Amino acid sequence: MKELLISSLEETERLAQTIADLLQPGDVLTLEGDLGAGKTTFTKGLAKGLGIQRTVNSPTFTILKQYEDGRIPLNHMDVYRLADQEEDLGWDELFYGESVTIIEWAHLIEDDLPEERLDIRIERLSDTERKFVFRPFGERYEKLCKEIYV
Ligand SMILES: Nc1ncnc2c1ncn2[C@@H]1O[C@H](COP(=O)(O)OP(=O)(O)OP(=O)(O)O)[C@@H](O)[C@H]1O
Repeated sequence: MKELLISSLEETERLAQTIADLLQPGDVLTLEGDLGAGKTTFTKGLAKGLGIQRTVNSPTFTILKQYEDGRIPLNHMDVYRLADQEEDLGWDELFYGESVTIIEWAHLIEDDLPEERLDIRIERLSDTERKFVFRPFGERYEKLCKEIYV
């Protein structure tokens, strides 16, 4: 596990861009945090770091948004409503593609997540301060985690 203290919005954006530089096709990140913690802000920074020009919004009403105009395509998932679905929608195949996948509310589908992934939790400490907690699963993500800095 790794923790980073962030003191401004700009620092969150910079952190996200640093992580984007480390990503490879097929990588999976999960993102947890209360309302207003900065999940969307972080994802926008990640997208920018991947070279995505399109505007990234929260996918709450669509479950999945795909952005294909960057260095690596990005799947942005919000599984909040997917957790209620009984049938298998085949969405887990996405993880093995050529994209980076970032999943919000991932704990709701914990059993279906890939074993190897990086879990990221954002905690709001004050108006501008955040704590980022990184939990890597698997060798690839342990290595990646060590290279993350602000
Ligand atoms: N260090 C920081 N990191 C991230 N956001 C920050 C920071 N400091 C201030 N903010 C502000 O906090 C808010 C975070 O909102 P954001 O929409 O990214 O959160 P969220 O976790 O996606 O919330 P929701 O679940 O409601 O979509 C923004 O208004 C942003 O400007």
